[in-house]
Amino acid sequence: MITKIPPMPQAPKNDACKSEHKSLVFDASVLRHESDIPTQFIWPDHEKPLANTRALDVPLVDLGGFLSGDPLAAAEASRFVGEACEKHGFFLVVNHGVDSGLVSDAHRFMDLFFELPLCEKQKAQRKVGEHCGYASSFTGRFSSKLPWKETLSFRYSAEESSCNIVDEYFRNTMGEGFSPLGTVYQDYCNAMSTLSLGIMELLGMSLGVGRAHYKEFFEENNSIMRLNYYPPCQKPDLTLGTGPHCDPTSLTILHQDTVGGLEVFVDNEWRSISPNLNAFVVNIGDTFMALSNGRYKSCLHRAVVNNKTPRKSLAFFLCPKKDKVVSPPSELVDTGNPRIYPDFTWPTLLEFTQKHYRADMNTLQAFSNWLLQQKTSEVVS
Ligand SMILES: C=C1C[C@]23C[C@H]1CC[C@H]2[C@]1(C)CCC[C@@](C)(C(=O)O)[C@H]1[C@@H]3C(=O)O
Ligand SMILES: O=C(O)CCC(=O)C(=O)O
Ligand SMILES: [Fe+2]
Repeated sequence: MITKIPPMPQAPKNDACKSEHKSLVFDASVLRHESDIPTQFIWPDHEKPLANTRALDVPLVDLGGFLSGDPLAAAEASRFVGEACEKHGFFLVVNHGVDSGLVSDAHRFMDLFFELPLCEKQKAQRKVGEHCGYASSFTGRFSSKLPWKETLSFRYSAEESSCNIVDEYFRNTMGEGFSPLGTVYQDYCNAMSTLSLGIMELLGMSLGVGRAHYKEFFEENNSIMRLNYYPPCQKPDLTLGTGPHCDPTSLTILHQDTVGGLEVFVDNEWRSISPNLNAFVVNIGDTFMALSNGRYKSCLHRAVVNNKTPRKSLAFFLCPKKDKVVSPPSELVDTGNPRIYPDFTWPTLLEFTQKHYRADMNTLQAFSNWLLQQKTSEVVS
């Protein structure tokens, strides 16, 4: 694997940086019936899913009043968001203004895409070191603890000059016949970007830095949309759909179907997030943790699978424009609260997760250490 960044002074703690692995092809239509699970998909005992995980009572933040311009409702919503982010970094939003028909179309087209024959899906095959495209369990990328899932990830840009980027992705990658999917996911991502900017206003208010600060920072976001498809697994107690991690991105807006499987790690215990089709699950990512100087925590979470039915989730990962420097506002840095993370840009962290380090619960610390070592080795060389 060719890396543009000089080799890391020390080998990363996980298997992401090894050259891409030549290994089995994960065909969900076959493996979903397999009771003899390949060892690459079996997780260590301390990470295996647990039976009857308790549901977490997650605050439901009603955005209706805020979105209609009611200042009192805005203040109340920002308080709820702030409390959730101080506690575990997860909250649910309802009356969010996203059309329910658009959400159900987005789910319906996920079924259409992931039920295609593997050779069709592979027209969008993710390339080595790239974050976009179709990937199945990341065979070829990791050598162990493979996730029991297929994903399709693509770029979204809120910049005026890229207003058809999603539309064009589907047509150029899958052919003109897929333009209905391009239209739906373009509209879906536009709605996610608008919702994200509203949530950024609430986060700015709750941190006392003003409703405009983070909203303006993400105005022209260059984000990632990911479709997660979790086939049934005959041994769901041995595997994980998505392993334990914090999202390296800034904010995640996730819509899960009615199957259930999202779990968050709160008060030293895995807790399930019950499905709610009228709600989006929102969580802080590593990049926003850095933007808040550690005031709000990026939350550890994972996804479990089941032996009966496929599970789907739509994950919109808000990311700043490539030249934006990730640095907390001065209001959040003082003698009592010194800087925790170095300045960085999102493309550098993204490349770190795609070429050097498999995102887990320590990504931002590993990245910070690596950045500081890079700077040291540049000074020395
Ligand atoms: C920037 C990203 C990397 C991942 C997709 C987005 C945000 C979440 C990251 C991920 C889901 C965290 C768990 C590990 C991972 C490899 C996965 O299971 O998909 C991560 C994604 C990725 O690197 O492709
Ligand atoms: O599918 C889910 O519920 C969670 C997926 C997730 O955490 C991710 O894609 O980052
Ligand atoms: Fe995640």
